Amino acid sequence: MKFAIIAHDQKKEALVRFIQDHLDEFSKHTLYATGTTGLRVSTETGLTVHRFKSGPLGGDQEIGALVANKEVDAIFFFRDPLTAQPHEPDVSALLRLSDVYDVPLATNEGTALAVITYYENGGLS
Ligand SMILES: O=C(CO)COP(=O)(O)O
Repeated sequence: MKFAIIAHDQKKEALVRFIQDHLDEFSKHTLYATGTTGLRVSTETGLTVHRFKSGPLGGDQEIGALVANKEVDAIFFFRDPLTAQPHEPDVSALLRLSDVYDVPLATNEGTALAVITYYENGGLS
């Protein structure tokens, strides 16, 4: 499967910890990330991560293009609901495309746990 992983700055620590807690599962999948998130995750987990531009510089849109081309199976996007983002329109566009293409999208750790548990239990198989 192909997973997109993204975190706003205040949530990067939580995403890295989450991936470390589920390292076996994440290591089975192809990972795409926005720039800074991808750098942190690859450095701190040792996983291979395909990195795009940083979110504010177009990374969310690049991941959106993957979604539109049906190249993403699930998105883990740890959003910061308490900080205004200069690229909020890009974030909204990515969320919209996940709805257009029915791609599971976890925007917080609780939902992320539900989604990764699904894959850990074999997904649809
Ligand atoms: O801003 C982001 C998502 O909207 C994340 O981008 P970075 O991973 O480059 O910090």
